[in-house]
Amino acid sequence: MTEEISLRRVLPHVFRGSENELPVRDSQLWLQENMTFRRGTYYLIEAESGTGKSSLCSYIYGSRHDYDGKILFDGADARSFGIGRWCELRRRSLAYLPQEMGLFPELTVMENIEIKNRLTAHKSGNEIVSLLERLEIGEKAGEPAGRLSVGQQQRVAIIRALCQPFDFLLIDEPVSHLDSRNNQAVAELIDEEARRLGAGIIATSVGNKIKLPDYELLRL
Ligand SMILES: Nc1ncnc2c1ncn2[C@@H]1O[C@H](COP(=O)(O)OP(=O)(O)OP(=O)(O)O)[C@@H](O)[C@H]1O
Repeated sequence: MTEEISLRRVLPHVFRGSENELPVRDSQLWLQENMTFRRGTYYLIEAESGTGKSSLCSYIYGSRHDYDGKILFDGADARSFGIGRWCELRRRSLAYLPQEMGLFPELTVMENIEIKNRLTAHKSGNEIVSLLERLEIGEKAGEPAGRLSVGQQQRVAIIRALCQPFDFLLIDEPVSHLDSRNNQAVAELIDEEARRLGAGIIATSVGNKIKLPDYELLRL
């Protein structure tokens, strides 16, 4: 179980030499001595385009390492983790919805979700159907994901991200293409799942903010 993820003077390589300039200068995350995300707390990272929110998500998920400083999982330096530790973290502790979603366009909505859920056996088929219905995409279950609107694809990707246990849910602009009602429905769903697991949420936004009930707002 992961209780805390801490950033110690983290700075993307691309921002080296910009310590006294925007966006680094006013950031509440970059170059902070100790910024800690705690399990059970929700964080909304507000950022302008190009300030590095997708980079931050990739660093925490361990898919990129082009940063200075340290990222610690319960005090352990993420740079020391081998592939086995990352796999374990991603299987049990970290759920991630990247901005580009990563759906397979030629597979159906249900196949896209099952491809993940078969590995985790986290939800039953009936539970997946009821999640699709809850997010008003139940009738799309048999359609290729590539034929859905971007907002519909976001809802599929959110359900897929929830098909695993997690201590932290990392979601990069999860509602950028959703209207207010769907934003609310998605927020209620992930709040319910995170609360049940006692998990934290780290969400980013350049505009449309996910309507979580209670969160710490951070400026990147
Ligand atoms: N894979 C990568 N390797 C190295 N640098 C990258 C990579 N992806 C993005 N960058 C650089 O990092 C900086 C921040 O990009 P990033 O995609 O993290 O920003 P963002 O805040 O998510 O932007 P947006 O809201 O437009 O998606 C940019 O200058 C970009 O060129």
